[in-house]
Amino acid sequence: MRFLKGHGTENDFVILPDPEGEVDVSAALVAKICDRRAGLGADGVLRVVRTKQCPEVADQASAAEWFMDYHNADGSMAEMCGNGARVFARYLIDAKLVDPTGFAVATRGGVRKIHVEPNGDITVDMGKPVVYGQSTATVSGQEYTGLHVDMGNPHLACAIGDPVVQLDLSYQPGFDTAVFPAGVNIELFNPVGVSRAVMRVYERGVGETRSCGTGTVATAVAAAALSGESTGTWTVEVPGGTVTVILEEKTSYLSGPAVIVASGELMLAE
Ligand SMILES: N[C@@H](CCC[C@H](N)C(=O)O)C(=O)O
Repeated sequence: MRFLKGHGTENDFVILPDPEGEVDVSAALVAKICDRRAGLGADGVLRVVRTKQCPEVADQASAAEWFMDYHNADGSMAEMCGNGARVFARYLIDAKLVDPTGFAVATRGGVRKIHVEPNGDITVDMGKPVVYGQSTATVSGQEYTGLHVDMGNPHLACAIGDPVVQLDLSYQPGFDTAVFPAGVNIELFNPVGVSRAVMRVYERGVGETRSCGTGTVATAVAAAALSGESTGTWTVEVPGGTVTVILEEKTSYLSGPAVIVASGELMLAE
């Protein structure tokens, strides 16, 4: 099976081209591929498949030819992945499978429009964040309050007083399973002024990652809410780099670098 490897601000993915939907991407296979010692190593798998081949998203086929079939490193599936969408778009452009001047990708969270910036960065229209109430996360016995934001997938973005660099995110933070029955991605951030935040994340189905696109948008929403705002442009610094988030009345945008770093033949089998 052919594969490619890419990342967006060091949120890294194995890409599996499967245009006609012939590959059974089981949870066990995904976990093996993502294993950083016995496999290729990645935060997730992006299967590239024609939307019309997948009944679960076939209603998006007229708007987006390609479906980003996203899987977390533990084999679970998620509705949306912001950095994954940017890397997926980079693959489609490099492989000449889309018109780079304007295209969209299908995801479990709905159609996402893609725009290529003059400097090569890739911007995804992430849709309108849905903001719920507050909830709490517990890290090393310390409870932090955050905002429940739905980006297609669930997030809890917590502004914290401690420097994020000091946090121990080697364990799953505690969260309210009544609020998040399907799990949650937990962002911990320090606001810096009125348009910048420094963020770390513990992703559902993965663990700590060096970036999370949907998480940076959730963080911008929570950071803006601290000063009573719901729109604006935010720079979000993550361990793997920097992205830009634009919050508008009707939608949000995530922008940053996305690169393909390798390709080859996968010899793993389930
Ligand atoms: N890294 C992603 C989010 C991937 C999905 C997440 N782990 C979940 O289970 O919801 C991003 O860049 O948004």
